[in-house]
Amino acid sequence: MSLDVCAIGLGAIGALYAFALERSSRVRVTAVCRSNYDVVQEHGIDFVSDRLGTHAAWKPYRVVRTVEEAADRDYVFVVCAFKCLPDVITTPALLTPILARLATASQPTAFVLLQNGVGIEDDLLAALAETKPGADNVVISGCAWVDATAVDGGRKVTQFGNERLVLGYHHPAATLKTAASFSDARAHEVLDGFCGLLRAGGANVEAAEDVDIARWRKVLWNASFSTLCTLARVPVCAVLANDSSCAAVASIMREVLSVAHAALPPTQGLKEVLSDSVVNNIIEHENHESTFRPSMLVDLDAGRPMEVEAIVGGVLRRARAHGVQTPQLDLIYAALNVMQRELIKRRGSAGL
Ligand SMILES: CC(C)(CO)C(=O)C(=O)O
Repeated sequence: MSLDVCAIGLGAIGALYAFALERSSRVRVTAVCRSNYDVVQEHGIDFVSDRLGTHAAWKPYRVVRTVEEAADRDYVFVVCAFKCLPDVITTPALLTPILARLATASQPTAFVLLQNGVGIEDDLLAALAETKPGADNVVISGCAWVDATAVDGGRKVTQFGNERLVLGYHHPAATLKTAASFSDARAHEVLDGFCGLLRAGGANVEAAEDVDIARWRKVLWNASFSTLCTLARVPVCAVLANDSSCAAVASIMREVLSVAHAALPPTQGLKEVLSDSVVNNIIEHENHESTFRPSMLVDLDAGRPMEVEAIVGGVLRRARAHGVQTPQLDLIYAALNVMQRELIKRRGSAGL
């Protein structure tokens, strides 16, 4: 029997991994397509992917417009591939109809957050603790290292070069009602199950021992490259082509590193993954010819709200909590926030 998986958000990342899940032949995907329902329902999605190959007009098992419509059944996994925009709608608010089912569900549901930023799991873990304390509803999150873009009005997803998805599970904070009954063994099992499905579908998946370290490693990139590319409205190669912007990227990354070291437990993993040399390594290994436009810039170009809160706001909240000064990130946040307010205002009732 096929496992029911709900994928919310069929942009480039959501489509790529929902497609991989169905290719495992063990899953049927209900896709919630809030802004691209017509395209997906009528045409399907074409893929031109270095990892998953070329495929025409893929349609998931079921396409719906809203989370309400999707919430007519229980799911083993709910993949949240929508943008993390707590300044527009929080994840628990968006998931309300699905969360409402959990109290009476016959099996636990695992939530998989495929989104940028740090601390994006906090509000969902808190909501789950109130929804059904003691239940095994695991929260997994993933860092997608993949140059994937939706083009032709969402009809086609292109993915070039490497594709790597680092996944791990989150512990509920000690103050939450779910903390006492949390089982690492069960969370591991759920994580392995999800990784296995994606691998069977051809994706390149890695299970992280400590997903928080993986998330901070990724936010180093997003808080520096994504933000500067967005503010300057240029692709990655343009930021790397200029000494002053290269120096700014490095200096912003160092600021993020100082927050990470204040916020995370001082484990060996932290010292290795987020060492002093990571900044130079990232800049040296970046493709200096890359015409890639980070998703934050793609959102700005399309007039959509950006993941400013998840990426920069997430780092700043941890910085404030641990008394770390972040003058560069404060400035970046202020500038992006002005743009974000305009985007949200203009978007208005046009829907997100
Ligand atoms: C790292 C990257 C570029 C995609 O892998 C990204 O996170 C983004 O564009 O937002």
